[in-house]
Amino acid sequence: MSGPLTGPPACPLVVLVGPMGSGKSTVGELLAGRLGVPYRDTDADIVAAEGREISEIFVSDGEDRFRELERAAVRAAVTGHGGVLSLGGGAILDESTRALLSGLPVVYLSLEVDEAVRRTGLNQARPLLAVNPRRQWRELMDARRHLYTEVARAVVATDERTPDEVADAILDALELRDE
Ligand SMILES: Nc1ncnc2c1ncn2[C@@H]1O[C@H](COP(=O)(O)OP(=O)(O)O)[C@@H](O)[C@H]1O
Ligand SMILES: O=C(O)C1=C[C@@H](OP(=O)(O)O)[C@@H](O)[C@H](O)C1
Ligand SMILES: [Mg+2]
Repeated sequence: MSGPLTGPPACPLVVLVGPMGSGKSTVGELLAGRLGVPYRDTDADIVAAEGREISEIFVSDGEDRFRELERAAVRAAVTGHGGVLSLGGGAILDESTRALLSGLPVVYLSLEVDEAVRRTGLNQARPLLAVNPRRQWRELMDARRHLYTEVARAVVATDERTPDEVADAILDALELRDE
């Protein structure tokens, strides 16, 4: 028998979900800095563990393998991280991941297609938007919108907000402000 040397397992203060380009990684890091808590991003965890970029995993091993890695990365982060956690845009496709998120302070960062394409269009880091970003982004949203909504405790629209304003809106939505 072992005593509670390290206390109960940590659980995230905020979990950010939403489509590619909604600002999960940017705002997550900013918010963690403002709250003075650790930041974690499951895409970064996968890249660090695998020693290769997300796009390389997709090309070499396929999306199914990426989703397996992502499922494990989300489970590890959700059960062992007490700060702000940003997920990859497709993490919520997995049913066990959605079950794991149930009851947690999950915020869905939303945005419309024009702004998504503006924000993601200029780089090749997202293999799922590599061919026709506008059409692919729309199709992904048609398949996923209800899942983002299902797991979220609050929705924050990001189109006309700066990252700082999005962070403010998250704190308001989750009632995490000091004052
Ligand atoms: N609120 C915002 N306003 C303008 N640009 C943003 C905003 N949030 C993020 N961005 C920019 O959009 C791009 C995608 O952001 P990122 O945080 O990687 O999104 P995600 O992790 O949701 O895919 C980055 O270039 C980032 O600087
Ligand atoms: O929506 C998706 O399926 C993906 C989103 C990406 O993360 P961001 O949402 O942080 O861009 C990354 O996990 C991968 O390219 C797949
Ligand atoms: Mg990201």
